[in-house]
Amino acid sequence: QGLTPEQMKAATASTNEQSIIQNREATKNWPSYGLDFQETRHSKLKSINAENVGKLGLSWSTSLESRRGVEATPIVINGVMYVTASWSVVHALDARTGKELWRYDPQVPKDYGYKGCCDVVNRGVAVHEGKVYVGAYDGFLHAIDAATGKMLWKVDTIENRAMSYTITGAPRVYKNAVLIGNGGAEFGVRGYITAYNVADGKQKWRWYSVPGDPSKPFEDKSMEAAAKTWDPAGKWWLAGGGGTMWDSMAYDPELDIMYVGTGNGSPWNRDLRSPAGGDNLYLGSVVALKPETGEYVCHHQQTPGDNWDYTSTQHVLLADLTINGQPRKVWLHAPKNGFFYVIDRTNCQFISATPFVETTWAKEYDEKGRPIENPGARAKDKPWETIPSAYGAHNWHPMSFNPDTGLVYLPAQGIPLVQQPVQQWQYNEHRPGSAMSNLGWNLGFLFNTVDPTMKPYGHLSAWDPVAKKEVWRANYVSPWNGGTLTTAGNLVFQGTADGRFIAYNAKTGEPLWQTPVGSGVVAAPSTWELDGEQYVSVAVGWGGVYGQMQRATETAGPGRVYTFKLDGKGTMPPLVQRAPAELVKGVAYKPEDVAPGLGLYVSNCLFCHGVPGVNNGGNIPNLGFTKAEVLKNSPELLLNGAFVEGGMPTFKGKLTEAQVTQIVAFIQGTADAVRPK
Ligand SMILES: O=C(O)c1cc(C(=O)O)c2c(n1)C(=O)C(=O)c1cc(C(=O)O)[nH]c1-2
Ligand SMILES: [Ca+2]
Repeated sequence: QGLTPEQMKAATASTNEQSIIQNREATKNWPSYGLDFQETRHSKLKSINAENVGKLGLSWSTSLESRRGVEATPIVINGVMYVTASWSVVHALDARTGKELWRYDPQVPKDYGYKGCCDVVNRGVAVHEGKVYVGAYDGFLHAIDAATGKMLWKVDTIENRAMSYTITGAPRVYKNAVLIGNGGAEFGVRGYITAYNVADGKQKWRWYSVPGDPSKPFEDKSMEAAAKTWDPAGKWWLAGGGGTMWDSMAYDPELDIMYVGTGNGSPWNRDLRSPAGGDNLYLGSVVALKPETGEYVCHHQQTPGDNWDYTSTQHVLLADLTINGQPRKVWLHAPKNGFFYVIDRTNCQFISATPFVETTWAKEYDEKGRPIENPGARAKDKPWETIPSAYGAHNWHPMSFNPDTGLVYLPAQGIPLVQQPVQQWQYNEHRPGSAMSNLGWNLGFLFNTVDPTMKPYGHLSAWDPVAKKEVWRANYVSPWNGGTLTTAGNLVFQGTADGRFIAYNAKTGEPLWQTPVGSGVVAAPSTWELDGEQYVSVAVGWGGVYGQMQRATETAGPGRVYTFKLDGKGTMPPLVQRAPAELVKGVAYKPEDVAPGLGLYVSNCLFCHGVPGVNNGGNIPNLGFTKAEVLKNSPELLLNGAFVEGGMPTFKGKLTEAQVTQIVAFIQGTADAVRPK
């Protein structure tokens, strides 16, 4: 029958800063996104270990009834699990059985879907003294009663609703405040992170990552300092500047400093954003703040003058290492730009930056911690293959650090992309050919105007941050593999793009156990103990920015949580095979519509639906494989908002019927062109 509300109340009533610190000793619960404030994702549990992991079996699985990306790490506290699915829906489950205890849907309007860049995802909740906090995709932070699933309060985190801001990240609770940042730097916004009082949602502080309206006073000294690194003409304000803090945070309770990774510039193209150049602080940085006040402490900027969507929002992990014989308190970081950083977290001083994959924008850092850029990397008027690309050599998929092996387990990848700067750009202008510009994207680049040479790849890298080298690697068939978990049982767990959940020997990389899970995995697992028994849980559901348009499985299960234990005898749910894909055929079109249709396809459809007939469709269908009926009726369907429930906007007022007809011509024309003869 599952836990009663009283039992649930008891389970989470005492979860707070103190209990999260104490949990670190034995890590029986998984009370916070990255397990602990240090975000190590290293569990001390070891009843499941490299000797016996082969006996892992299903304890239970529960459908999340979700069709888009699932990026959440399951939080588990005293037998209650809180996990989120797409559209920011929160599920409370009985961790013993998987039975759903309550479900909370923040009712994100479905036509808000296109206001974010990268799928309607959510990375999970924070729990504090009987409350569950979720940042909903439409920018509201909700506090929910942990026992009943009833909303207690919600606050709007968006300071200007004319802008496309979202939330995808998991909140954290430091110093009795819920912290959350927003996404939106593809759309022309100014990044900020806000702290809200745990009890009533009252705003405690807000820290901006880039300077604001040049006609107004600076909010604080850090903004005054940052403004000196932007074009003095103040043009950045046209498109907000960017720097959104949409994912990582970490906290050192002893130093009483928190760390947050900042995002890319807005627009991406620095020549348009800050024509006079400059480092554009605090884009592409990790910033240290005082959690009580939001006061800036120090920062390290990884990508000065970002020009490639090189966000530094990726996982910030705190570790204590011995480097050159000295004990050092550091943060470890592997952002999109392909370098692995070890930085002194007491003062933000640079220790090392080492490429963990091929990087062509810069090959090394100088002693002060500044990249030595390849002179060609800021192509001014020609196509440039960005390696790593905007998809990141490592994206938000969490890594983990095992102090026993000294290794960081890092999902690394390469996804090909060529960028070409545009000479003409105006804020929020619909310019056919300019990616997603009719839906509010402001990038200042064209893509793949010539074919990239790189082939996509993905692997799990076991990285030694002290020796600055990879110790072992597991190769995958696809990029975009899941986050990792490591344990004192000498194990690493990871789900994969091709729909498997795998356990490796943490020291050697030998695969020890695996199971198919019915969908590509992007989220990271968690592990926990209940009544003396260890469990491993993973939330599955293919998606995210790459997973919207591409996939590496032919199964398409719904979002689902799996929980495993030794000798688990549960029956795995049946794999759901996808219907075979067939290129669309027989829709009449005028050949002269194909070329204008291409421009409109790029400015309206590309980053969700991919290239027709070339990409295979992820959790959003590829239109080269759609049904002829749908394509034929597109002018009517699109303008009437027929797909709004699926997260697509209505194109009424955005496109004319004649323009939709041109897009259809491009789709059918491309399908015909790529059809094997
Ligand atoms: O600039 C931003 O504000 C922003 C936000 C997000 C997001 O909130 O998910 C992503 C990105 N950028 C981004 O660049 C990116 O590669 C990305 C991948 C994903 C994902 O969930 O798969 N989100 C985001
Ligand atoms: Ca971005």
